[in-house]
Amino acid sequence: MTTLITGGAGYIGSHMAHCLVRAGEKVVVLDNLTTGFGWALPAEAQLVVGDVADAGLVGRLLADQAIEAVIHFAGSVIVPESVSDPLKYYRNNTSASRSLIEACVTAGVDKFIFSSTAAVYGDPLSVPVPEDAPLVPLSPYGMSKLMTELMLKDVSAAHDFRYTALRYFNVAGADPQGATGQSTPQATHLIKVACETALGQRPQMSLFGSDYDTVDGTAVRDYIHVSDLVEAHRLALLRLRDGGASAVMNCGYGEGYSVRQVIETVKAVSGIDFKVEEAPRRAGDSPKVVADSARARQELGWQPKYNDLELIVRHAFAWEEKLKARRVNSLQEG
Ligand SMILES: NC(=O)c1ccc[n+]([C@@H]2O[C@H](COP(=O)([O-])OP(=O)(O)OC[C@H]3O[C@@H](n4cnc5c(N)ncnc54)[C@H](O)[C@@H]3O)[C@@H](O)[C@H]2O)c1
Ligand SMILES: O=c1ccn([C@@H]2O[C@H](COP(=O)(O)OP(=O)(O)O[C@H]3O[C@H](CO)[C@H](O)[C@H](O)[C@H]3O)[C@@H](O)[C@H]2O)c(=O)[nH]1
Repeated sequence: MTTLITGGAGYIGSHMAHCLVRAGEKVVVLDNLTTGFGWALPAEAQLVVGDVADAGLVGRLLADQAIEAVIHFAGSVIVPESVSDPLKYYRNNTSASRSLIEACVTAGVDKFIFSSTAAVYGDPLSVPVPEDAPLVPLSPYGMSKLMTELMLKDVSAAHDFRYTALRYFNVAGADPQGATGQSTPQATHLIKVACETALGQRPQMSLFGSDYDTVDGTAVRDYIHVSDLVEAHRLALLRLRDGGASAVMNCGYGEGYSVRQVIETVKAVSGIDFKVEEAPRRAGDSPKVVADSARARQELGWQPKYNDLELIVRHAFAWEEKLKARRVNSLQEG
């Protein structure tokens, strides 16, 4: 039984590849390496460099490798870029997913796990937000993901095809064994930005918005460790193998931390004080986004192991130190 991981050379996908290989599963990765890295993969995973939207390539891959299930991470992930270049997002997230889903239906691959996002909720009316809350994305990124969810729903009603769409909240941290982490340059995610600033990769960082109606005036998010997130995917795969019905599930812990609390945690874990400039609110940010994760816990038997902000930051910081050492070594070598 071979699982195809699209986008498996990226941040979350590479953790998925390590997770499945460690569980004794056979893995093939399809990635065009636009933001991913072949070196992030375990040696046991086969990497095919190519595009999810290449229907001919994907069709051959599904047949030749006898693919049983697809876990679909490939996509474009920068929210502000989706506002300035929406067609890129509708092409690389929505259209490419349509092509991949069609290839699965044609090849008879009936199990599909999809990377969705809490961005489908936009600015939730209340938190914790359950899966049946109104879906009002604030960005083309969120809309491109919601459109894919809608396609999956219709396709599963029409064909022998079951899916699980997992809506991730704020993914952070890195593999506790140090095999992979978030390596994308110019990342915009809070914990990564703060770790880079602590290590002097950036002279300072901005704190966007300190006038929200929250515990300390800064925005609140539900940070989920990437290893717990990929474990939820593994459990979703087992559930589909057991005949589980199509479903949509939130992946978060149900606990929120403010931006200020996160920055203080990075300072404490790193032991480094760094410059934080208070800046106006960032366009499109919600004051508070926290998951109601009861469904994933019940349906998947998901029991998070790293539900601890300090631990998440410790793993993220350790990975950032490793990346910095890597850069220094490659500068010295070349
Ligand atoms: N990081 C988060 O906080 C977060 C939150 C919610 C949802 N997601 C979703 O999770 C998925 C993975 O995100 P990530 O943070 O690991 O991003 P990432 O950029 O590190 O990974 C995306 C991977 O997909 C590959 N890729 C992109 N377009 C492709 C295409 N057309 N064909 C083949 N490969 C392609 C890239 O090279 C990269 O390896 C995305 O679908 C994203 O929308 C991420
Ligand atoms: O340098 C920074 C970076 C972020 N923030 C703040 O930190 C909070 C978290 O921001 P992130 O960019 O880390 O994450 P978002 O909540 O904006 O978005 C993330 O979670 C969303 C789901 O809620 C989507 O999945 C999206 O892909 C993913 O980036 C926000 O209030 C943001 O303004 C700062 O103050 N300074």
